[in-house]
Amino acid sequence: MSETNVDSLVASHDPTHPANLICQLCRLFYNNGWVTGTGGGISIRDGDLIYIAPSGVQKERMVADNMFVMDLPTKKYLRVPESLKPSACTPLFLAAYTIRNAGACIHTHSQNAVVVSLLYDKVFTIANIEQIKALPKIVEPGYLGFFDTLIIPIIENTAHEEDLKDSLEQAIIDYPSATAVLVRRHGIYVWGETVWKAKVYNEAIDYLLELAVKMRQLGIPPDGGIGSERNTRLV
Ligand SMILES: CSC[C@@H](O)[C@@H](O)C(=O)COP(=O)(O)O
Ligand SMILES: [Zn+2]
Repeated sequence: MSETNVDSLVASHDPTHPANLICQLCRLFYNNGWVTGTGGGISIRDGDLIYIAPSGVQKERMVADNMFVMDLPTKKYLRVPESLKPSACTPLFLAAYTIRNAGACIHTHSQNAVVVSLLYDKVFTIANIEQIKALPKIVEPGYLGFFDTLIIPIIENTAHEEDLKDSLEQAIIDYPSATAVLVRRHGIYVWGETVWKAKVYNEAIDYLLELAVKMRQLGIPPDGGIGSERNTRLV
């Protein structure tokens, strides 16, 4: 592919083109405090093509021309922007693509994720909250119900992002119903069948993580079941 054709992989006026969408969603995530200070990011898959942001840049200031493009079957880069390195999260994004056939994978440094990772040991669980219904069952078609329990595994952080690969892959395999993995003292990886599903799952999970922290502060166990709040009621 010539240089011009390579650039055509990311040059589009379509706001839903993956290269444009990564920039747009990162600005949205930045405003939620999820990808500030260069941390976090998102990768999107379009068929066999994977769009990856550069490493160590302000994620809210990226433009489509900054995007790397990889061919998923061969893992070869088709487009490498000058003077940039691909995100250190790339091996983690690839785990979601190859093991779960994800359409997009989001990584945030959400403080809700970090606090929850300090409060729970191996898994985060929450039940009987309406927002759980936004999350998929994965192991069977459909979404979790109000009476179901959401389970998100927690893995230990490593000195370098790429070294999380093995434990993240193991967690994905060990928890087939999970659509996210928390990384202790670091953040969270969330993936979905499409970019829009990944976005919704990330939003719903972050809401539930924040809620769980508040419930714990009030002495209400987030997975304690309906009625476990009775002891803390004022009247
Ligand atoms: C604040 S540095 C954060 C990085 O080490 C890493 O955790 C991260 O989430 C982003 O990595 P990047 O390579 O910039 O895409
Ligand atoms: Zn990170």
